[in-house]
Amino acid sequence: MPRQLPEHAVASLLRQCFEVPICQAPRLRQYALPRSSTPPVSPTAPRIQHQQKRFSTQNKAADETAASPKTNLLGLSLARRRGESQSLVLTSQRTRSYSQESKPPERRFAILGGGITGLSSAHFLTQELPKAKVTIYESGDKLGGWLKSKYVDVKDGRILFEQGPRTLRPNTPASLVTLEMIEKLALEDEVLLTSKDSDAAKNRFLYYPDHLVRMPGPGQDIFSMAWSMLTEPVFTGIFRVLGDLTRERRPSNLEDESVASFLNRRLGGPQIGDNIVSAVLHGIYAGDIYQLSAKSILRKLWDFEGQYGSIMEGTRVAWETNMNSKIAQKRAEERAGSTNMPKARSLQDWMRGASVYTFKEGIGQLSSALEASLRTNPNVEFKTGDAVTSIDYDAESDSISVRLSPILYSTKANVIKIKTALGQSPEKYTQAISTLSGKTLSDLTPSVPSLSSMHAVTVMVVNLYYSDPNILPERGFGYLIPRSIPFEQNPECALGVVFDSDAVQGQDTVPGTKLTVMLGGHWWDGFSSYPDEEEGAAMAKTVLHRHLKIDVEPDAVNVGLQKNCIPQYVVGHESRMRAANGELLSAFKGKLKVAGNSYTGVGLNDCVMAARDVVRGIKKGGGGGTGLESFVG
Ligand SMILES: C=Cc1c2[nH]c(c1C)Cc1[nH]c(c(CCC(=O)O)c1C)Cc1[nH]c(c(C)c1CCC(=O)O)Cc1[nH]c(c(C)c1C=C)C2
Repeated sequence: MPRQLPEHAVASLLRQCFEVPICQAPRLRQYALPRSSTPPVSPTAPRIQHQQKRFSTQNKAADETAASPKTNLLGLSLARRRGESQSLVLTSQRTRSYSQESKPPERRFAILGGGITGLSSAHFLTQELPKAKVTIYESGDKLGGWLKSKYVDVKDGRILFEQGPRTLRPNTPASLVTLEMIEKLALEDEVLLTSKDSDAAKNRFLYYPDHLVRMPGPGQDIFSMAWSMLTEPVFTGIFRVLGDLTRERRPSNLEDESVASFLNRRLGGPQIGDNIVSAVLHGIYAGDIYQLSAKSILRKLWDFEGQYGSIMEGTRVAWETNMNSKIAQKRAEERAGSTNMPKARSLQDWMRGASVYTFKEGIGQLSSALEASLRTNPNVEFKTGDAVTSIDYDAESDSISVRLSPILYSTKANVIKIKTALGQSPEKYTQAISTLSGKTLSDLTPSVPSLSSMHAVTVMVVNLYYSDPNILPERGFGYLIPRSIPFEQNPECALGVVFDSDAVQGQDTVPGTKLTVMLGGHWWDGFSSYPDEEEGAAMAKTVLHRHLKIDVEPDAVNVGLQKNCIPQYVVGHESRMRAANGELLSAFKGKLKVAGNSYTGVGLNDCVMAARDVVRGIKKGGGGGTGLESFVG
């Protein structure tokens, strides 16, 4: 079972005082899932595209900035000024030996994990440091990680199923980095857009307590919105939100609290959290609002309360000061580096009318294109089917630079030792980027204990295809299921259902209805076994029968158990990341860096941006970055 999270005493008291919803939580714990061992994850075969029109290593970036003889001379003069006589001698020796060989030692980078963050890291490394040698370690046989697109043959054609993320948002600052990568990979012509005017963009539903309720959004008229708010039980407590303006600000010593606790305090009761926010966060984290961190996940609202005393006042001030305006957007884009990405920006302009996008052959086309492009680069090596078993810092190899000033931390000494299950002896690298989950990394080295408490949820993803295109009672993105749904409406622990045939069009060769039922998530925390594929399919069909009255048999079903697929940013995430940053610096001197969905955001765009940022840090040199430096200060 996940550990009990600390919650502020006042918040916890408040929660106990409020009426507990008819929540399925306690009963679901007793709902005995059938015996069965963990089924194997469905094999998916990412299709490698050989279409890198413009993959080029002719990069403007100079590889040798940080560790060139010039830099060493700079180090020498700095060391001299600081009176580091011993370092001075060593530095000058090193400088001499470089120039004698007239070929500086190569920089070797290890990337742990061949998912989207690992492949993106390799992509940015080869772009920014074209001479560097890059080795990608992946324990499985396939690359692409959670991006799992799979074609299935059906009568008269074939359809595409997604087992992981399926779409990307084009209109956030972070999305520019992905767009730039798409442009570099020459994937623009493969992009499929979902229009902002589509049913999928306009119609999003919650299921509560026993029917679909459309969420307020663009395109909905004000009267039907008001009527829905007055009559639908899911909106109970919505008007208490106004009290936010007069409620007390949190105590100044409250460092973090759960999303549920925060919303309880601010919104005058648990209903909005339990009925609405829990559903939304099921759709992103498959997580529990009583554990997820308000500070990490509702950062803007958390800061509004901290700065202005209430969410509403913060929103008003933000509005007035144009924080939400184009100026803020521009600043955020500049932070994301968009000023250097005119092509990405023009791609983004082209996508302005789109709510989300994907690729003609599914989201996996992105990782396949990355892989194909990297495979053409002689400086990139893939080590698949061999698990990394330990990561160490080789203090001896780095003794020179350790004794020198920090500016020399980015020398080319190979100080990161990586052992694998099949490797005879450890391989040594100048630096390493771990894109493994925080928990997995902490199992490979005792030096980052703060990551060992990280936890991720397991989701069973059931794709179903029906040849009849008209079996849905509503058209739209799909629906999410809140934690407060009565137990008898959801004994299967469904988190939500995506109407794939509405959400993305243009991937299948035959018409029909394509759905994905997501089961489990935090409801299955602590389970030692999960339903097998047959049981998962049966559970999904029961959910669809109960909720959507679908009683025909699907023409194709695909079930996959995505074990530990979404890391949970639970209460204290920020301080945990800060501690991990310190541990990485002290144990690995900044030469082991981290990126991926365990740290700075669980979305695809977040992961690509994290990869880009880590590589930028490496290129900049100085050795201080760990990938977690944004949590400091
Ligand atoms: C395996 C199931 C996943 C669930 N959430 C995620 C995965 C991979 C991750 C995720 N989902 C969304 C976001 C936000 C993205 C953003 O803001 O840019 C993230 C990080 C939103 C989302 N949720 C669903 C869809 C189709 C999307 C759009 C993005 C995408 O394609 O992943 C549906 C959905 N996801 C989950 C559930 C339970 C669910 C239910 C309808 C869990």
